[in-house]
Amino acid sequence: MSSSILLVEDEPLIREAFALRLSERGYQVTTATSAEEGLVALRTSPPDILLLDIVMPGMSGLDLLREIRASDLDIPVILLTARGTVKDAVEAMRLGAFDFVAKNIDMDELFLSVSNAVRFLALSREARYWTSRESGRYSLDRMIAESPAGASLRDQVAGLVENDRVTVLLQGETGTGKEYVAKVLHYNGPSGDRPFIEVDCPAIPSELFESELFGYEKGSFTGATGRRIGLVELAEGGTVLLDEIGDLPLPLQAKLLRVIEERTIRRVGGGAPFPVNVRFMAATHRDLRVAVKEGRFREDLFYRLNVVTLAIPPLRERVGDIVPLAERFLHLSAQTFRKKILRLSPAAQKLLKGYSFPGNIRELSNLVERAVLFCSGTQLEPGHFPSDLRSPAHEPLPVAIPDDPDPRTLLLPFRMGEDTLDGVERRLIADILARSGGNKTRAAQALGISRWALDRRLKGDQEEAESPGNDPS
Ligand SMILES: Nc1ncnc2c1ncn2[C@@H]1O[C@H](COP(=O)(O)OP(=O)(O)OP(=O)(O)O)[C@@H](O)[C@H]1O
Repeated sequence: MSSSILLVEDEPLIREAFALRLSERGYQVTTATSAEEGLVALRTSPPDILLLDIVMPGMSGLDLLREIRASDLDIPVILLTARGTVKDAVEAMRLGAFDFVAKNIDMDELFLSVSNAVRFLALSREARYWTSRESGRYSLDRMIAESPAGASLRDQVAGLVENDRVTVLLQGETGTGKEYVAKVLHYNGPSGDRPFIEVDCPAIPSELFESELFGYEKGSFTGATGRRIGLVELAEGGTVLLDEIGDLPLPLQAKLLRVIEERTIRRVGGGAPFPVNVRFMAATHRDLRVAVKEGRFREDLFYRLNVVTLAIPPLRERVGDIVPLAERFLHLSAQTFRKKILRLSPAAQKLLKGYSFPGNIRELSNLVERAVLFCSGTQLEPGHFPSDLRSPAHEPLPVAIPDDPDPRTLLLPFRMGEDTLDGVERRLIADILARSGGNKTRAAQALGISRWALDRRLKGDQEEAESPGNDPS
């Protein structure tokens, strides 16, 4: 369906010309001749986008914008001005206008701004859809925390949810639930209905980092054919999670620091800086204090992020949570795969409680999903899990060959009839990750794949299993 636009403009010639040209482009345009008339139209039938002249007799465009901001109307407003002064532009941005466009006969700038607003609307509707879907999934009551370490983490999270402006640093090994905790904090807080945007720092190429995060202006580099909104702006009112921030190169750390300190952003290629109202969270598997000492992480950024630090314990230190978590994953997977598996047998529980989980909760979730797939009865037994979990020493496989002088050589045992290709891949990845100290970038290098491909392998199986209608039968 085409987007609807309300055009509020007192000059008849401009109003009619703009309305005609926008209708020709497929927009549904209605008009109002004054801000007062516009206000009535907004209340009776709110449009997708508002085009608003600034200077009008009586109530001005900026007055109307103030009224809109004070109400619960949430629509992008593009201000039109004949003069295009910097003072008006700054005031417009301060009041939360989406854009500021000089009235011009060729209208190219206005068309570009309207199509940006349409893209922004589509993205924020998508974010709202996910927000409503996700908020139940990440409710504080559903957070599994039966072990003492888990309960202490949940208490800390519960104490923080109401304070939705404090910067939080989440530190923990891979797969411990850093992103999960960040979402619990976001969705249970006062801004839980606003967007949650995750930025996977190492996955964004350095040269694109600034434009992805802060957006860019038309013509700021080859290929920048129009203005683009960045991820930080998209999170307005909500949260930006900077994932694996410890892997960010120093020059980019400086750029982030400025935004976190000043709470303003400037799009690449110019334009006035404008305020953003977002909460920053950061996650890392690294010890940032050590990284600071080694000169790999800026001390000033560390102190900005380290307002509150949550240390997410590894699963081996939360043994009491293993079975409840496994049961949660069992029910989810059984639903997805439409199987009537009801429980974990006592022997399977014992097996899981004795395993060290180098890949933490994500590894547990993957193991249970696979077990559910292989199970044809009503309960999961030890036999549904890979054999290396059942070996007494839980030696992570593959292993280094003792006599081989080259420590890079690994041995990959494969028991026919018991192991699977998937299982070998999973163990190889878990082993290389453990050998890389949980550093996914180094692990990906050791495996000869990109960091992105490694993430896909770690997360992909899970997403595939969660997607509706994914029934292997
Ligand atoms: N307390 C919990 N209750 C239920 N599920 C959880 C909990 N903690 C984590 N999970 C699940 O475990 C999986 C891994 O968690 P998550 O992706 O948050 O880990 P991470 O530490 O951010 O990983 P990485 O370092 O690899 O980015 C996710 O599927 C998440 O939903």
